[in-house]
Amino acid sequence: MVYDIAIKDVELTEPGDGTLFNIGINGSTIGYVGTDPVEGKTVLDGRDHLAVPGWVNAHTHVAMTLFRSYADDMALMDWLQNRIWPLEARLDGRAVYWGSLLGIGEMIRTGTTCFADMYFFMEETAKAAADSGIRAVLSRGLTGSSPEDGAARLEENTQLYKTWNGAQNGRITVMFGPHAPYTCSPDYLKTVIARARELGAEIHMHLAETAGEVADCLKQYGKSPIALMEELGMFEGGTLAAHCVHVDEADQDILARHGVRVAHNPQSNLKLASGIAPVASMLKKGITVGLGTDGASSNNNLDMLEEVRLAAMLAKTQSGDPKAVPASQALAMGTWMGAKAVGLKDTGKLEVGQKADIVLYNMDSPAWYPRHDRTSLLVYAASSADVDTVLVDGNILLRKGELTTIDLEKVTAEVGQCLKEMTASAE
Ligand SMILES: CSC[C@H]1O[C@@H](n2cnc3c(O)ncnc32)[C@H](O)[C@@H]1O
Ligand SMILES: [Zn+2]
Repeated sequence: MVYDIAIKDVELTEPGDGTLFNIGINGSTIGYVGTDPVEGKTVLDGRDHLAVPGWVNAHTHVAMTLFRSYADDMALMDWLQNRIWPLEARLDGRAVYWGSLLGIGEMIRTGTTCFADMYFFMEETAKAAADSGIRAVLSRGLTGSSPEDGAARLEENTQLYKTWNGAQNGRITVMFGPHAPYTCSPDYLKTVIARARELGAEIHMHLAETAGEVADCLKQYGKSPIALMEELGMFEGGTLAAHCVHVDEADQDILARHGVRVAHNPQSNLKLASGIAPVASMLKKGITVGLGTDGASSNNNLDMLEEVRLAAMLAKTQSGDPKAVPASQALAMGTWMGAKAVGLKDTGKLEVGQKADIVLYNMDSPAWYPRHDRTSLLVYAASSADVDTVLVDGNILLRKGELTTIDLEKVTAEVGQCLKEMTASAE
């Protein structure tokens, strides 16, 4: 048969011995992976390229590209309260659209095919995801000292869900996004949980990011953030918990028992000096752990290969065991486990029936030689500059390193203009 797209003579990480494979794509789905010849209306030459599932960025605030290099070398609460929140108060939809498109362009160029986001003006991020072709799991960031205080924001999240969940051939899905235990009162969280439950939606929340958050929560409620969310019933629906840096054995057991999925953000956690999440321990308990960049103002880029590499390295140093989080596990966390973490079942693997979210790495640079182990080369040696081709949902979004759906020159100009207006309105 003739596929819509055929990728010919490409290498895979499994078996990783240099065997040349052919991939056939029909519409948005992978229809064939094997060594038989395939024909396609569009043919991509895969020689000297490695095909891998696209990275899943399991936690970000994509429009925060607007604030990259704006406030560095600070701890989380100082950074948020004194630099970020005052500027975010002046955001508008236009800035979020262009900031989102800038981040999406950066993610596609570095091999990310899906991202889970929590922010303001999420209609605009949804439009940017729709326009660019990337896969997205979106939530409106929610804060509220009481149900009344946070009601309008909850309505916005509800509207976002009704308009965008399942949109664009299922490429965009929506969760509810209560920000954190220190910005949402328990009563407000109860209303958010009830609304999510009513609609069958999942929840995306920052949890146990810093030692201070845990200490304050213990002081105020007599429980850790994880135990408090369990008590509020949050974990009875699906939950994506971002960070989980300060989770003790009891917290981890709660996460495991309820099937809570974790987004580990190693670079942001290091830069904000929040700590190192006990990833090896959580994985041992059977917790699904995906990887995220967090926003570009605390990372400071959206390059998932850096997170994959860092997750492997940190786990080894933290546990004193070089076998902790081997390359294959880091690759899994960046791909199929990340997809599972953000609630997607049909992406993250190069298998028949999965969505055609595929990245081709060009292996002609010195870092790809010799080829003892292709997974090791990708995780420990490759560069994101090697990303050559990116497909999402069977559409080509990057070809020979060039974005096909985003005009970066226009995007950077628009971002500059938005920032000028934002800072002028502050004077
Ligand atoms: C209410 S929308 C999301 C909200 O989260 C802020 N944010 C960005 N990075 C972090 C982080 O690491 N921990 C907690 N909150 C973070 C972002 O600036 C928005 O205000
Ligand atoms: Zn975050």
